[in-house]
Amino acid sequence: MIEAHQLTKRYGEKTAVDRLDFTVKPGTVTGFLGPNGAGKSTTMRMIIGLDAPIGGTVRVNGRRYAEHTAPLREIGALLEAKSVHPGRTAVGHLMALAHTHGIPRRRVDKVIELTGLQAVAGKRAGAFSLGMGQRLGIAAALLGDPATVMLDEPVNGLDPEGVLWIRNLLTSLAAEGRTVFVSSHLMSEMALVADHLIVIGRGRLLADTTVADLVRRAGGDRVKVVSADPARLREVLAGPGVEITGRAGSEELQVTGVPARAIGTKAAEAGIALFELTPREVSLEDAFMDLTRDAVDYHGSTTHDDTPGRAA
Ligand SMILES: Nc1ncnc2c1ncn2[C@@H]1O[C@H](COP(=O)(O)OP(=O)(O)OP(=O)(O)O)[C@@H](O)[C@H]1O
Repeated sequence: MIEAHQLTKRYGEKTAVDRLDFTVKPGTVTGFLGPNGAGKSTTMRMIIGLDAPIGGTVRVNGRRYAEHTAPLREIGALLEAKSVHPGRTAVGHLMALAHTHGIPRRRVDKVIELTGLQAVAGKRAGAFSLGMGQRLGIAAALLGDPATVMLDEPVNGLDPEGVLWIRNLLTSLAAEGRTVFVSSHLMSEMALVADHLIVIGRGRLLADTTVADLVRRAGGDRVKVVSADPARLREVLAGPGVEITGRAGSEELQVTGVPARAIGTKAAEAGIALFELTPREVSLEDAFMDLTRDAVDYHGSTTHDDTPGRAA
């Protein structure tokens, strides 16, 4: 479990993390999303005590990281800038970490096996590919058999096989009852593994929700209905949580809060002919863009706009 309360970090004038409140619960994968520079890495660094907040608190399994006597057994973390001595072998690196916590050799062998590093365990980490380096970082994170696992952009730069491996690993860690907290700036990737999402932008909390909710909020459950009798259809569909809009004189309605299938059934029961019944497709990437539009620090531009007075 990770609990942040009013967590705040400033670098000079820049507020990197701004009064963040959130809880990451055990037994699920929680995605930590935000555009570049949103404050994800800074938040993660504060969780494991690599950066000190200027305000608020963050607790791991009920205590501040520094208060744990054996932190590797509480939370295993893979942060982007994880450094491994290039001259050390994978097994040497893991053994050195294990010694600091009295972790036995058999656990080192176990995480090597879990991460599929058996064939390269005796090789120098300096010669590792990006994917092997990520696996070694994850092996280190799992070494203490921690209840909480936190990974910063774990799929960055991995090949499809590596991406699939990480997905399965995250899901199985959560299924074992662990708290799994994973950052990404790719909504589509998170949608495949995360049950819950915490979205931040410019250091602020934008959403603390499920994937399904996020899509709904972005208008993903809106259905376009074209019928012979829109006025009667409105009456038939009306109910709590249902929103219906449409221009006067038009056969077309936009319905939110009733699935397309239920609209079709109710219309048939009422004897109303439907000419069109189309659920609006919203991709998660669109939902994410909608949510973070005002919180993106670095906008790209694909077109050049010479109009005087307008910035491209
Ligand atoms: N050591 C530092 N000194 C000064 N500013 C920093 C430092 N670390 C981060 N920042 C700033 O704080 C903000 C948040 O950065 P952070 O790296 O936490 O974001 P992020 O969401 O992890 O971004 P990305 O997805 O690009 O990795 C950014 O504006 C960044 O420039």
